Amino acid sequence: MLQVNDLHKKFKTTTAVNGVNLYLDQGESVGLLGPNGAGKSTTISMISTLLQPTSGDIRFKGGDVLKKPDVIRPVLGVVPQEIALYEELTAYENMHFFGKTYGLSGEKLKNKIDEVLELVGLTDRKKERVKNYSGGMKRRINIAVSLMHEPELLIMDEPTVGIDPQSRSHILEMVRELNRKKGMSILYTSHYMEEVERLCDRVYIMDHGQIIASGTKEELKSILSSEDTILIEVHQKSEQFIDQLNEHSLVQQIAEVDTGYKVIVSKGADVFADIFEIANASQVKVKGVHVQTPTLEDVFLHLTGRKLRD
Ligand SMILES: Nc1ncnc2c1ncn2[C@@H]1O[C@H](COP(=O)(O)OP(=O)(O)OP(=O)(O)O)[C@@H](O)[C@H]1O
Repeated sequence: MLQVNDLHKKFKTTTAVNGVNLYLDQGESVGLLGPNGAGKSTTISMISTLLQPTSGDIRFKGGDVLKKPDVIRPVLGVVPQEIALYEELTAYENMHFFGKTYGLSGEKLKNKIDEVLELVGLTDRKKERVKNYSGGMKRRINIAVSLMHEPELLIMDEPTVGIDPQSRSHILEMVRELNRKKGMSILYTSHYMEEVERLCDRVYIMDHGQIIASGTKEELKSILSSEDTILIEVHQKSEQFIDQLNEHSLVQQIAEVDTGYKVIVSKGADVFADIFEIANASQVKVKGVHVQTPTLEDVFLHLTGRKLRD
C-alpha cells in the first residue's frame, strides 16, 4: 500500500531524515517508535505531502506521491501532534466544518458526525465549545475530524502526548478498533513503547533520522535473545552504584528507571550476588531484583545505549 524509499530531509544545518525506508501493507498497523527529535514527524509530514523531501521516493498503491499528491490525499487521514480545531466552535460545529471541507453535506454529513462522535465517545458533549474541553477530549475530537472522510490510511503523530490516562486508554482502544474491526491501515508514531507494543503488528525504531531496527515485536525482541533484562529496585539511587555496575564485565547496558535501574546482562549471567555486593559497597539498599521479559524499550536501550524518553 505504502512504500517509502531512501527518504531524506535536510533543514539548513540539520539532517532530520537520513535515508528512511519503510512500507505498510493494507490493513496493517505499523508503529514508528523513536525518541524526541528522531525524525518521526518530519517523515510523516513528507508521507502526508505537507513537506517536500530533499530526496527519495514515496509510493502509494504504486502511484508516485511526490509527483502526484492526489494519489494519497483523498484517502489519507492525518492526526497532527498539535491540536487543529476552532476553539470557539462546539465539537459538532468543528466536525460539521471539516466534514464540509471533505465534500460531505446533508444527511450524509450528519450521519457521519454522529457515527464518529460515538466512536470517540463524545456524543453527549458535542454541544460544548472546544475551548472548554480537557486536553484529552480535544485530542479525541482532533482524531474524529481526521476520520470524517473514511480514510484508508490513518497517520497519527503521537496522539496521546500529555493527556489523562482515561482519554489515553480510550484513544488506544479506538485505534485498535479502527484497525481490527474496520480494517483501516494505521501508521502510529510514538515515543511510548507500551502503546506501540499494544497496537502495532510491526514496528520501525527510528533514531537520529534513520531506521535502526524493524520487524514484528517478536522479531525485535529476539534481538535480545542472548540477553536478560534485570530490574533492580532500590530505596535511593547512587552514582557510585551505577559506576561500579558499569564496570562489571557481564553488564552490557544500564538505564535509570523510576524505581531504580534496568540492567541488560548476558543471558543466564549469574550477577545477582555481585549486584548485592556492589549495592552494599555503595550503601544502596536493594528492594528487589527481578529478571524481566524484554520490551521494545529494552531493544532500544540495547541498540542505542539510551532510553527512549531521554
Ligand atoms: N522546520 C524545521 N527546521 C529546522 N529543523 C527542523 C524542522 N523540523 C524539524 N527539525 C529538526 O529535525 C529533527 C527531527 O525532528 P522531528 O520533529 O521530525 O522529530 P520527532 O521524532 O518527530 O520528534 P518529536 O517527537 O519531538 O516531534 C530535530 O532535530 C528537529 O529539531
